[in-house]
Amino acid sequence: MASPILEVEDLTVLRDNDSPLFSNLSLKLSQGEVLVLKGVSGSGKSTLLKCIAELNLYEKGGNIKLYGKSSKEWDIPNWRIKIAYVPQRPSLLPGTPLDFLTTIQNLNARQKISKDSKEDVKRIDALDLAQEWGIEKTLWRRDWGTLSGGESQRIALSIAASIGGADILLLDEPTSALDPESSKKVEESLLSMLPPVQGQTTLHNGIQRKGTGPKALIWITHSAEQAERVGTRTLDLSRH
Ligand SMILES: Nc1ncnc2c1ncn2[C@@H]1O[C@H](COP(=O)(O)OP(=O)(O)OP(=O)(O)O)[C@@H](O)[C@H]1O
Repeated sequence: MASPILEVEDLTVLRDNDSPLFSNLSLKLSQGEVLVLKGVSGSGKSTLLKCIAELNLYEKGGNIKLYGKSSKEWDIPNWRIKIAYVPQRPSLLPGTPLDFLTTIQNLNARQKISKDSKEDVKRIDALDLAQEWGIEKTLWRRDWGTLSGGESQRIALSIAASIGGADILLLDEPTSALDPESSKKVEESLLSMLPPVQGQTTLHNGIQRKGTGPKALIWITHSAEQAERVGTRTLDLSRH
């Protein structure tokens, strides 16, 4: 079995009152996997994603490794290119989606990791992908704050899925603001970008994997049906 892409070992996060939000949490994520995170509201699902993305300022203990190296060894900007966090409410960002895309592309181009990487090929165009999901290109020039929840969600997802070098996407309820039809479209294209697992190009949901995007996903959802469709594995944070 191939070594995992991501390893979380004995992660403990404390709340403001020093009681643990979760403790000694360990998980591994391998190529092609979609780990669904579920759990009651407030159980720490978003916090776990933010820890993995190195966006959490909480007191914490434990180790998180990407391809066997810590974020210190990678450097935080490189880590954040390899692991992209898509927040639940991207509309809180300043400026327009186009500004944001340009900033990310510039940052990505400056990082050594993408210069050295053989995968430094722009695999997917964010504007085209969002258009497939029903987002007109003119919306990219509007302020985030003027977009609907579903529009900003699809735009943020298309940016994350198109970043050259993002191996893991951390998706925080990525379709919570979408109607069921748009939600399925987004699910299908995200899953189709993943690589095959042990030579299998079609998994339980019948979606053909093309390996054109990220290598694995962690996906928060409150929907049991969505978890069933997208997940290859589930972790319930209410139990930690
Ligand atoms: N910046 C913060 N400062 C203080 N407490 C916080 C902060 N962010 C999160 N929390 C608290 O940590 C706990 C876990 O929050 P988190 O957002 O990780 O839960 P969740 O499982 O993702 O919830 P939901 O399903 O409602 O989105 C909650 O009690 C929340 O109030």
